[in-house]
This record gives sequence, C-alpha cells and structure tokens, in this order.
Amino acid sequence: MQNQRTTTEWRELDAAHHLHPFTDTNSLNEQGARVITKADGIYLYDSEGNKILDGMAGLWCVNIGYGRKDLPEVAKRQMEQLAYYNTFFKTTHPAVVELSHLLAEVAPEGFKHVFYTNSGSESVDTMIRMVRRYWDVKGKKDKKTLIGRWNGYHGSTIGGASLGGMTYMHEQGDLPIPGIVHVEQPWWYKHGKDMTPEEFGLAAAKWVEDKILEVGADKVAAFVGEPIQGAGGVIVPPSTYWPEIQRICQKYDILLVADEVICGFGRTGEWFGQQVFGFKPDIFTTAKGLSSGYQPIGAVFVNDKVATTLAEGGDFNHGFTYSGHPVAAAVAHANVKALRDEGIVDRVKNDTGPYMQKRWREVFGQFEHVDDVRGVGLIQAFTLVKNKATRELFPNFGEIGTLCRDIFFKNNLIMRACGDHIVSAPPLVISKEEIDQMLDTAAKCMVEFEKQLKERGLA
Ligand SMILES: Cc1ncc(COP(=O)(O)O)c(CNc2cccc(C(=O)O)c2)c1O
Repeated sequence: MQNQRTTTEWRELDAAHHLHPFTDTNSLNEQGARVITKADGIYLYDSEGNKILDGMAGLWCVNIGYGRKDLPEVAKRQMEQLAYYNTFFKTTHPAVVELSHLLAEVAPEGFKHVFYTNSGSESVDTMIRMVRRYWDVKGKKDKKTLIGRWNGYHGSTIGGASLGGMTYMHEQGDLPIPGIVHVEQPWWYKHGKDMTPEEFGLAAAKWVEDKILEVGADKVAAFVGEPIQGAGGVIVPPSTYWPEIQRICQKYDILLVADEVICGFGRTGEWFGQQVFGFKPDIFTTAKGLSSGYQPIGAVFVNDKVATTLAEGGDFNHGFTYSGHPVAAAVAHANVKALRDEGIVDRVKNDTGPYMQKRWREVFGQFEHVDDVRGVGLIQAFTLVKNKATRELFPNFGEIGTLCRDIFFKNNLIMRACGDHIVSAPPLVISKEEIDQMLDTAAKCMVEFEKQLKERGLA
C-alpha cells in the first residue's frame, strides 16, 4: 500500500527525486505537482480530495475507463503463474499467444501478425526498422526515406521524434535523423484558403506526391501518418485525403503506414482509424488503448505482404526484453476482449460517439472565438480563433490555448490544449449523462474564458 503522506510531503519528495516528461522542472517545482491518488470510471481523485472529470482518458489511453476490477485480477493471476519470460530464442508463452490470436480477430482484414513493444514510441521505431528491412529484403536498398507530417506526433524516441513533425522536439537532440522528411499537415482551416475541404484534401495529398518526386520514388520507403493527428491538435483530414494518399503510395510502390496509437481500439467508433477514412495501410502501430494504460504495451500490425517479406529475410534482428511481456499481454487481452464483448466499441460507434459529436458542436459552436468544431467517435476538438469570419488565428499560437485549458483545470475538468486547439478524448465508457455533465461544465468555462479575453484586451 502507498505510504500515507500529506500533499506537501508527496510534492517535496517528488521535487527532490522525480524528473517528469515534457516538463520545465524548475517551473513545476515552484508550484508543486498535482498528486493523483485514485481513479474510477471517468473520474480522477487527487490528494486534496478533488474529484476531476478526465476528458483526456489519461493521455488518450484509458479507453476502458478507470477502476476495473477484472484487469488487476488478471494481472495477479498471470504474475503468480508466469511473471516474466522472454519471447526470444524460439520461446513463447500462453498469454502472448492468446493476445496475438485475439488481435488478429479484431484487426482489419489482412492483418494476422503483430510484433510487441512497450510503448507507442517503440512501436514507431520498430516500424521504421521493419520498413527499411522490408526494402532490403526486396533488393531495393536505396528505398530508406520515410515521409511524415509537420506537427505530427510519433513519440519521443530518436526515431519517433524524428518522424514526428514537432520542431521544438527536433531542436533537442539534433533531430531528425537522416532519411526522414516531412510535408505540411492536412489542416484545412489554416491551409485550405478558398478551397473546399474536399478540394484541399486532394491538394494536401499532392504535397506527398511532390515530396516523393523531390526525393525520388526509388529512395522513398514509406509514408507515415496518424489517421487523425492527435497531439498535433486533432486535425481531422478531409474525406478525400487518405484515399488519395493510398493511390499515390500504390502508384510509386511506397509502403503506407498508419500510426494508430491514439486512433486505435475504438477511439473513433471503429476499431481503427483507418476504417473511418477508408484506407488500408501495410503496417500500423498501436499502444495506449491496447491495454487502456493498465500495463505498458505496444503492438505493430503488419499485413501479409510485409509479414511474408520479413520472414523471407530470415532473422529480423530487432526486439525488446519485454516484447510480449506475459502480464502486459494478459491484461491487454482482457482489455481488448472487454472492449469487444461488452460492446464498448459498438456503443461509441452507434450511441455515445454520435451523441458527443452532436452535443460538442451544439455547445462550442455558440462561442465567438471558437471555430472548426470537429471530431469523430470520442475524439473531438475546436480551435480558438481571433476572427471566425476571416479564419484569423490568435498571434503566438498556444498562449490562448493555455489560458483556456487552465480555466477547465480550475473547474476540475481535464481537457488538453494543443496550441490553440482544445481537444478531448474521454474514456470510451463515458455515458450520455456524463457527456452532458462534462459539456455543461465546459460551457461555463467558456463563458469565463470569453470574459477573460475581453478583460485582457485579447479580443
Ligand atoms: C500517434 C502517436 N504515436 C506514438 C506515440 C508515442 O507513444 P508513447 O508515449 O507510448 O511512446 C503517441 C503518444 N502520444 C502522446 C504521448 C504523451 C503525451 C501526449 C499529449 O498529447 O500530450 C500524446 C502518439 O499519440
């Protein structure tokens, strides 16, 4: 059991010993970390007894909701039975076999093989190595360049951070690594000018074709994208974008990779985001909803073409100590089985997802400085704008977003500011009544936000 300490004691020990991810340590330690002590359903509880509605499912990952009683039981039994063994040296174990079998059942048609990792970043780095190995085995050793998108997010390892298009990450670590290039993101609101979204989707896809021709198709290995860019601000591409990307990749014999770390396992109402947008990648990366965050685990799904080619190449010299970890695999199996057998994914598609999308547009569409209200399933966003009529954004993109997010936090509602995009991705078990509660609180926060904008002379 956790030691019982006061919030002050937790904070002091945390400040003395714990380096947080993506954090300005000195700034954090001036104010002290928020100490989350327990969680249930869609709610978090902190050490001060506050009840907080988690509109972000942790970090887009707690699809099944907090406080499940079955998953800890599964972990306990597995830990007692076989806490760990590796899957190197021609060994396997029942937990990873059962998970692999289940994943082949829920995956889109043509995906029967998975490779296991411990995170989304490791899934992305695994994919990079698979893609380059694929073309080596094919005898096309110059096809090594991967194309990503600016403001895309693919993790924080050297490969993932390079493939991602977050320039503030590239500056730390001299990234990107060689052989990774980027094209602009399919953000119609900013880049669409006078085009309709459908026209813009084709234009944005053409940026990929232009990049392929610039690099040389004989040197391009793959195009990689999130079906919906998550940490980049829930950029939902026009319907024409992904089918056109698929056509271009086929035309130039380039592998198509979907990064489904956020969009996977029911987030969009489909099992995977690729199914919303009607494209079939060759490889897709997952993590987050695979275990709903109850255990660290990721998985890379490869289609039959890629699986066969990798196998033809003999030893694939890549993997991790914990690839297919028994406890993580057992918990992921129970999680995915529950998402399917309890009808949670189906409910997102047919009930709570459409309800959220309707209410989200009703609530936020009414505010003067909110535009591009968007989303699908249970991933949604809007953009804070200076002038709707001209689609003018605020200067210093991100400052206004932080102001807005902090008002939500003060009201015990977690939403995420990605620049001046406000985004939300609650646990998939959120009920319609809880959606109403969440949006009622959010609406009050937005009234306060617009009041503060005026008081500060920002609008
Ligand atoms: C699409 C995508 N791909 C890869 C990763 C990396 O996963 P790991 O973190 O498990 O290595 C992600 C992760 N996405 C992520 C992770 C942490 C914070 C935030 C945020 O929005 O603030 C988003 C992601 O969203």
